[in-house]
Amino acid sequence: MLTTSTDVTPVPVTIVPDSCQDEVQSFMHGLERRNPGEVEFHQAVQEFVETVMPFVMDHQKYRDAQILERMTEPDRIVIFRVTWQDDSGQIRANRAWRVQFNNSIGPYKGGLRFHPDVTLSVLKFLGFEQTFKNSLTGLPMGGAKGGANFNPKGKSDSEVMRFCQSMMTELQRHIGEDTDVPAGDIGVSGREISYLFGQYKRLANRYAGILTGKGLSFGGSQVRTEATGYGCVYFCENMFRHVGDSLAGKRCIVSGSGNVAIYTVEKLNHLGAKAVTLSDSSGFIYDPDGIDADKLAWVKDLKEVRRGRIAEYTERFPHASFYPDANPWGVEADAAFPSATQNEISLEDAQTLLKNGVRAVAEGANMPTVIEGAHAFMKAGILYAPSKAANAGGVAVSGLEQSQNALRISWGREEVDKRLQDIMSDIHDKCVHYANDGGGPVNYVRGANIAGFVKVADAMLAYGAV
Ligand SMILES: NC(=O)C1=CN([C@@H]2O[C@H](COP(=O)(O)OP(=O)(O)OC[C@H]3O[C@@H](n4cnc5c(N)ncnc54)[C@H](OP(=O)(O)O)[C@@H]3O)[C@@H](O)[C@H]2O)C=CC1
Ligand SMILES: O=C(O)CCC(=O)C(=O)O
Repeated sequence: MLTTSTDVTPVPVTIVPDSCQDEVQSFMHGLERRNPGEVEFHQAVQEFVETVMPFVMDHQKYRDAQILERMTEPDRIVIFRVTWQDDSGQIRANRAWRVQFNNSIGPYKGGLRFHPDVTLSVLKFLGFEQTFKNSLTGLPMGGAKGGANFNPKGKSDSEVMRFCQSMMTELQRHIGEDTDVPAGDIGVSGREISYLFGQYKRLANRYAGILTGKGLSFGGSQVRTEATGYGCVYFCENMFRHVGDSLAGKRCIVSGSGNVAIYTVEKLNHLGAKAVTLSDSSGFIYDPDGIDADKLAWVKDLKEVRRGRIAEYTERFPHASFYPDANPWGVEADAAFPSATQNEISLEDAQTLLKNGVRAVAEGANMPTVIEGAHAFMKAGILYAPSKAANAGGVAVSGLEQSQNALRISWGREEVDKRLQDIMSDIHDKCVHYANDGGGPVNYVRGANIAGFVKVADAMLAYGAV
């Protein structure tokens, strides 16, 4: 069941054509010099520039406008201290950021992450990717990301509330329904959004859609909780359909056990696939019988209510196994859904997945695959959906939440789910449109990057030198 082979023969697929190698290299040298030590940001830009540079080279208008140099510089970054008091009365201080990356096609939009590993580099990579992801949705949303190096794990509800209230006391100056609309991400779910929204309302004396992912009783949208996971599975189903197949009957491995992972498994079950793994930062569980709806209901309670560890799954379902300090990529599967965090698939993991015959990888997490791993997937010609396309369903439904707030109406569950399906299928088609330079398997990385780029670039060109 578990294998770790690395013996994979790549097929000859060009990632960067010879004619653009020098431009990519010199662009990356400049970016690394201007942003020293920001390795995650470098990685996100490199993955983008490798596929977009040939397109830019072919279009003089983008070259003349220095478009890539401008797009890789955030509009602004706000850095601030968040001081709060823990339950023992001790004063604690954290650092928080909001990276407002690009608002060419709409107000800034993107999540907030609370995790001890949050750095400026991580938030810049996320804000950069968000700009093109939001463009792909077809909705009027610019790109941003924010967060704090605060660890919500092990904190009481009161501590999390005090942290959120203190964070919003500063953040409220920088956001607004036509300016910047944050949402959740790792460590920020319904509980945190509620505390943040309550504090905004109190400070500003306004009831406005300045956050998405709100509770259904105070302006939230149906299906926002499920949207990223559902959207990722819809995108994967679109890729299978494009080659005359479907997810039905496929064996799937999923990492993470948070918001994205849980609703990925739920939608896989709806479509007749079988998810056999989940994980957290302590290790992964393997359930050969599949994580069906009843087991998933237990996982939701474990993670969303009791805030427990995934290892507890094997106490409740003893036929499953727990593998400590390991990830699920050695489990044989037809499709993989990385849904935890960045760089969770190493080159060796990618090679193991390929060796085991994986046919599709759909990235629920942001940038979960190291760049060499992404190259291996592209060269193997599998159905490989990069995060900015595959996980765009979350922000898409956030965009729909903004529309409902602006109109002061709320759509029913079926209506929102139908719109989500249409948006994911539209993103799929845009990727296919821009993907290929002459036959072969669809290169979804190239397709997503160029399709996301064109809309933002054309808006920037229209504004002139701003
Ligand atoms: N929520 C959303 O709508 C969207 C989320 N995403 C992306 O999806 C991914 C997951 O987000 P989400 O589900 O919301 O977050 P959650 O906080 O709900 O869950 C995160 C999960 O990933 C695990 N995890 C986090 N960091 C690590 C790590 N360093 N190593 C191993 N496991 C880790 C967590 O385990 P543990 O509890 O042990 O830390 C947890 O199981 C992120 O990359 C996020 O940016 C993308 C688009 C939208
Ligand atoms: O819903 C949103 O605004 C943001 C979602 C997000 O953070 C992401 O797409 O990575």
